[in-house]
Amino acid sequence: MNAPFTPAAATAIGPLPAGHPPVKAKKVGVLLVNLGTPDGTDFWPMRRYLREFLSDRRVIEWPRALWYPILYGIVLNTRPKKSGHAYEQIWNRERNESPLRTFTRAQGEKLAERLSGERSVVVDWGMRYGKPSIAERVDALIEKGCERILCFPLYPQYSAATTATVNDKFFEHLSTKRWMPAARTVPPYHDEPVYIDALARSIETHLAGLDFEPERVVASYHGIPQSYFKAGDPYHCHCQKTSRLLEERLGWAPGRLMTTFQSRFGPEEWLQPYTDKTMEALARDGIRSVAVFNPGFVADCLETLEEIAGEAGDIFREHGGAHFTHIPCLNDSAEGMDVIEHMVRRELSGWIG
Ligand SMILES: C=CC1=C(C)c2cc3[nH]c(cc4nc(cc5[nH]c(cc1n2)c(C)c5CCC(=O)O)C(CCC(=O)O)=C4C)c(C)c3C=C
Ligand SMILES: [Fe+2]
Ligand SMILES: [Fe+2]
Repeated sequence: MNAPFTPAAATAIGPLPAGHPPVKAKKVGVLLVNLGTPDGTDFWPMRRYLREFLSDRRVIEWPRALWYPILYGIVLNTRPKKSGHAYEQIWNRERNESPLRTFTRAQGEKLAERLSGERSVVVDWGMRYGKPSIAERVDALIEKGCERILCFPLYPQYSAATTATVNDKFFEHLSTKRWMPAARTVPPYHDEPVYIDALARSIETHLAGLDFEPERVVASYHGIPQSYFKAGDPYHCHCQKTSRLLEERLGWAPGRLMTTFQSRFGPEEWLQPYTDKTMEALARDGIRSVAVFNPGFVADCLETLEEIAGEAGDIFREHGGAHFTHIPCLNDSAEGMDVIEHMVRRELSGWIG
């Protein structure tokens, strides 16, 4: 076999013998990974996405013999239509994709710009469920010559249902490689000063632009079943710590900042207090104005735009509340990118510079 080889590689390792496989320039890959998203809002794309997501044992821990009949008999027949309708409310029609994909792409592009001085670094982005898949993007990084890859699950607070399943998929794909790149993962960063500060600045800026002062500000995190917490998942503690540090950083009187959990799924008890019930209770207790933000989401998505900016606001107003505002996620803002860049540079230590 007459294999091609690049002059750069030849200079680095000397001329390659005939038949030697191609040698690429040594690169370092950074892969940003978020949860995932359907390719469209119709029944079949929604079903494909939900099937992949809800078949993950890290997400639904019930025994398969119990869960699969429910998943295939009920959930995958009913939920695609309902969720598709919800996605339609927030769909990015210009790009024909969900906001989560739009924001994750923007984060990848902006991180690449910020790291452009590091000539060996290649940035890419992918999704745990749906496209672009982790496997496809890891292959693309390897193809570009990455012998080292840093995988960044985009979740500030660790949960087995999010961080661990991204890492599982990353290592599962690496395990298929003869020449496996060196691998690192970014740890949770729920208490990193750069993250707390970015949240605080985005809240302060948003509140300064309002014509009312919210009596309560609610940090609404995605929930997990209570049973996962009891089995040792640190997610709840990570969320509580983020809120505590944020309250300290903002210097607010105790009680103004509240912590709640949203997006319940299925019949089990989930982490409490629930966001929707809290909206009802606050309005009923005579609270007239509320701001809600989502510190656990690195990018706005169905769960923040439809469930919180949309539904939670409706619930608050229907029960007597007057003013409701949703504070956007950090997304690809300068503050948000400061957090991502800080974590990536720190975890690349020894690999760059
Ligand atoms: C048991 C089910 C679920 C667990 C556990 C769970 C944990 C969890 N999820 C996120 C972040 C996101 N979830 C999103 C959507 C979503 N989540 C579930 C179920 C569980 N999540 C479902 C069924 C869905 C799909 C939408 C629907 O049908 O309602 C999203 C949004 C994706 C998008 O495209 O916009 C995110 C993000 C976290 C952080 C988490 C645990 C910590
Ligand atoms: Fe979820
Ligand atoms: Fe806790």
